[in-house]
Amino acid sequence: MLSMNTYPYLLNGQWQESSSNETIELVSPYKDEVVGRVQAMSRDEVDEAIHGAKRAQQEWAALPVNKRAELLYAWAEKLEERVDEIGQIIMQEVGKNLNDAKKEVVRTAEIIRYTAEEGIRFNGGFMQGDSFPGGSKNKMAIIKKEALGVVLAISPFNYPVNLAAAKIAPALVTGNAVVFKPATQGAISGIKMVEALHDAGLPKGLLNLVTGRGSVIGDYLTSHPGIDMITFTGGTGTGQHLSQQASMVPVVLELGGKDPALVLEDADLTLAADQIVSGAFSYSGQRCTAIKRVFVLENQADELVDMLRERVAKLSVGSPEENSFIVPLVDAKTTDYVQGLIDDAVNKKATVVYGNKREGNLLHPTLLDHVTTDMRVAWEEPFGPVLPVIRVKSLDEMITLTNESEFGLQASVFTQNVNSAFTVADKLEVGTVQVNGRTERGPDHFPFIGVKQSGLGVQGIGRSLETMTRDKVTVINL
Ligand SMILES: NC(=O)C1=CN([C@@H]2O[C@H](COP(=O)(O)OP(=O)(O)OC[C@H]3O[C@@H](n4cnc5c(N)ncnc54)[C@H](OP(=O)(O)O)[C@@H]3O)[C@@H](O)[C@H]2O)C=CC1
Ligand SMILES: O=C(O)[C@H](O)COP(=O)(O)O
Repeated sequence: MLSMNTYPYLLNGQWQESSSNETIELVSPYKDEVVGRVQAMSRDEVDEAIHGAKRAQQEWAALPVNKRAELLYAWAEKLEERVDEIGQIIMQEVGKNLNDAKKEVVRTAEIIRYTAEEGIRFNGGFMQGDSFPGGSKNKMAIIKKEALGVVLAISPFNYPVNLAAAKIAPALVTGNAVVFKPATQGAISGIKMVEALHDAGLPKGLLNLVTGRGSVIGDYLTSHPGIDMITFTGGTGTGQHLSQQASMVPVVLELGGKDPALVLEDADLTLAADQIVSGAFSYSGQRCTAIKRVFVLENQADELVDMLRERVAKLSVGSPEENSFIVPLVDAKTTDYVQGLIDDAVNKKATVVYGNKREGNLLHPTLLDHVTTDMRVAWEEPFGPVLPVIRVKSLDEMITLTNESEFGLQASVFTQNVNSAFTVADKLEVGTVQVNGRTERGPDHFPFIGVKQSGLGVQGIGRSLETMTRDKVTVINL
């Protein structure tokens, strides 16, 4: 660490200051304090980060996979040793409550270890020619899995350690090198995570860390000819733009969502209310997988809304240092945006059942009833603690409204009838349907996928290993 909480970037094994002499100041979301500064890297430095990674990659890929896995095991151990320290940094930098911030670090170590284990067992295949008409047993294909080269990993602010490592670990174990660009608000947490990897014995250049505003260096990175694959998590607008910049390289995008909860007539309402409130309001709704709207039949709506209000009223509101459930949002711009969605709904005659109170970046949990489809909050992603309830006439209407969204990340279906669960799940245009549970990414070895404007490609430990490799086929003609 440099003086005055100014953090360096990592280039070819050395922690360095940028020759741009420019730094970016990061302000805490919940107190009027500078958390630290990160380097605004120049284009020349970005070039060197990519070239250095390219140089390191071949030697790394040539190592036995069990040796590559050793680095991941050591990294997981180093992270676990620093749970308290990194947890504190995540809390200060992105305002996640301390317990959840520490859990994020522990979960990250678990992901890294599981990825190492899967990586060791990850293999190609073998095919024999005679399965195809006219083919011969004497023609055989050996299919090996090869690394793609240099993977560009770009992560968002809300899981600054976990979502970054979920990209870096599969890339490394499969023999790729990585250029890692953390979200600027979240970069210090990312730097600390990379420090742990460096301490674990990261070979020089195998992962280079790039800091700087995405709006300044993002396009340069994503269109750089030295990048062989891009794995990105962030907003839909950024992801759409990125996919136009990148050319002829595989791109995996995990983007925004508008996950609905569909409460069917035979739902266990207590279970539904518990899961909906936890799903909608954890980390103040700053999760791509948060439940962002509820569909309920008119004849059950009063009962469900009462149950939701009772639970929302019990959520603790305040500082992440006190482990509050509802914490200040990441910045004023986001808070203004979420407040704008609430104001629009209220102006169009939605009922405020609870909340709609703001203190700086702290928005109290807000439950809106009688939300209608002409209101922005019925369709737009808030990334904040607001939950709209939309009263509908039929199950078909729930399905139609789900599918009319531009997003397709996840959906929750609450029902006690297994046949209804499967029938409805099959009709929903989303990556994952959770039956009788809140929408969420984990467990982290499950495939994680967004369709429509929610993403492209699949993550999840096993799937990421597939995505970050290509088949190399050697055919033997006996
Ligand atoms: N589906 C999923 O798995 C998840 C989706 N999200 C989505 O992410 C959003 C919130 O995260 P947030 O961090 O605000 O998202 P952003 O899209 O603002 O930023 C994500 C990352 O992209 C970078 N970036 C910005 N501009 C460019 C560019 N032109 N080229 C390349 N990279 C760029 C950012 O850098 P910088 O910070 O420097 O601007 C950051 O590292 C929400 O919409 C949420 O739904 C979040 C988590 C999970
Ligand atoms: O960034 C996000 O929002 C995460 O991918 C959600 O993860 P979670 O569902 O495990 O909170």
